[in-house]
Amino acid sequence: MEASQDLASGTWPAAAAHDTPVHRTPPPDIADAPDPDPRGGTQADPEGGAAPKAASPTAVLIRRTMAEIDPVADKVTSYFYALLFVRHPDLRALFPAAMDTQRDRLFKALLTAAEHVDDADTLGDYLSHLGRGHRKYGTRPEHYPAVGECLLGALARYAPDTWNPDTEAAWVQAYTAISQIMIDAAAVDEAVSPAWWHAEVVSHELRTPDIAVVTVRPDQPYPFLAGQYTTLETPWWPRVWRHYSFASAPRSDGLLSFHVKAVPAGWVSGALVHRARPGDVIRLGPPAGSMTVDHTTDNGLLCLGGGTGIAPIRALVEDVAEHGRRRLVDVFYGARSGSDLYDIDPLLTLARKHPWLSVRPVVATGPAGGQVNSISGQLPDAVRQYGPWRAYDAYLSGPAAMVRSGVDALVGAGMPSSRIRHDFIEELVMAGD
Ligand SMILES: NC(=O)C1=CN([C@@H]2O[C@H](COP(=O)(O)OP(=O)(O)OC[C@H]3O[C@@H](n4cnc5c(N)ncnc54)[C@H](O)[C@@H]3O)[C@@H](O)[C@H]2O)C=CC1
Repeated sequence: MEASQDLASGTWPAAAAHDTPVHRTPPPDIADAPDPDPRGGTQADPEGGAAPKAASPTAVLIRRTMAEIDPVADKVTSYFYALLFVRHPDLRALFPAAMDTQRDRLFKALLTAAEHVDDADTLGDYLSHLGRGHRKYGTRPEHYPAVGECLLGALARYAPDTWNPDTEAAWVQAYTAISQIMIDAAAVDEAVSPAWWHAEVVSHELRTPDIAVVTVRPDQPYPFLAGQYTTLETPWWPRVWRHYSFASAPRSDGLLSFHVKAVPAGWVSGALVHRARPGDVIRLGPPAGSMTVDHTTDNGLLCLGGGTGIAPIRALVEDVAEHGRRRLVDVFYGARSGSDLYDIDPLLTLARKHPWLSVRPVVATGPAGGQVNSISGQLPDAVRQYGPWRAYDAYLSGPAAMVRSGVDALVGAGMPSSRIRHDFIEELVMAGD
């Protein structure tokens, strides 16, 4: 079991703090799983309020433990990993050398899953995805009992007031169910898909001093959809996986491209931008995400891409072009300055070729570098000035704060939240480092 970006999806409750219900593409590891948290649900209750289902006795006991450990969450996490690595030193090798901010993700995810023990359907989707995603870390069925034992050990120590045989039984029941779903899903997936792909860097193009377009060739076919993303591990930071969106629709030559910005103290992004060269081999996890084009409708696509968030937007535009349907696509490409519009030329070339496509650079400060059609200011404000967007679906990609304010602007402008798509906010906060 890995302190993984997969179980990182234990950010459920935090993500739910975004109180505008939208079509949120979950992070890799909960892709396609509905939001289990009633506070953040994507499904509005049309009747305006069926009574909530009473929690099961197991769930009640679990929530009591959770309430007790909440004020000492950091200590519980540290103790859990200390127990795990002392009792099962062989598992240490499945985790990154430096656990950094990923450290508490596994633990959080387990707690979050347990908290939703009553919501079998949602939990099933979520955990199946986690189980599949864990294959790339080398997780084996025999690792699960070790993790469960340390989970209970940490809880027993830090929740002394609520810990008793009934509480322990509740946690055992929840953890057994959780781990079984993950193990089963991994086993089913093993028959049909690799745990990871090796991919050789075939080109590395520095577009600005800190942004590179990295193109790789997977060692075997890599099926994915435009708008999706993957997890990626470099040879320089073993077992440290980061999320990157595919920057093009699937190509006939099978190559995959990523736009990478080296962020301060970003291990993986720094290595990909400043160190990676053709011939280097990285690893890719499976594709994930549902920020994909719905080809069953003729709705236009309103696309907001900020910074390297333009990458999946490029992929969506290519996807629409390949499908040959004349749907309107309006791209607003946000950057802090004109010189940050590193991908504007290919987009403008596409716009010249396709009359259904409009591309507008939106530059926050300074001149737009001679770009025609450019707008000054922030993306959300720019989008408010145009429209109406009644016959459009919206796709947002970029910094978490931009996605948040973009969603607010669109909802404020009357776009139904069910037609707004973006990746998972909490994951965006973590992404790209
Ligand atoms: N699927 C996705 O959603 C993807 C997200 N990303 C994320 O996008 C980000 C890109 O970073 P950079 O290139 O450094 O972008 P950046 O920081 O240069 O900003 C890009 C655009 O977002 C706008 N922006 C930033 N903060 C804003 C706010 N609070 N409100 C409104 N607009 C705001 C900027 O004005 C600019 O137009 C990274 O965090 C990366 O993880 C990248 C690729 C895909």
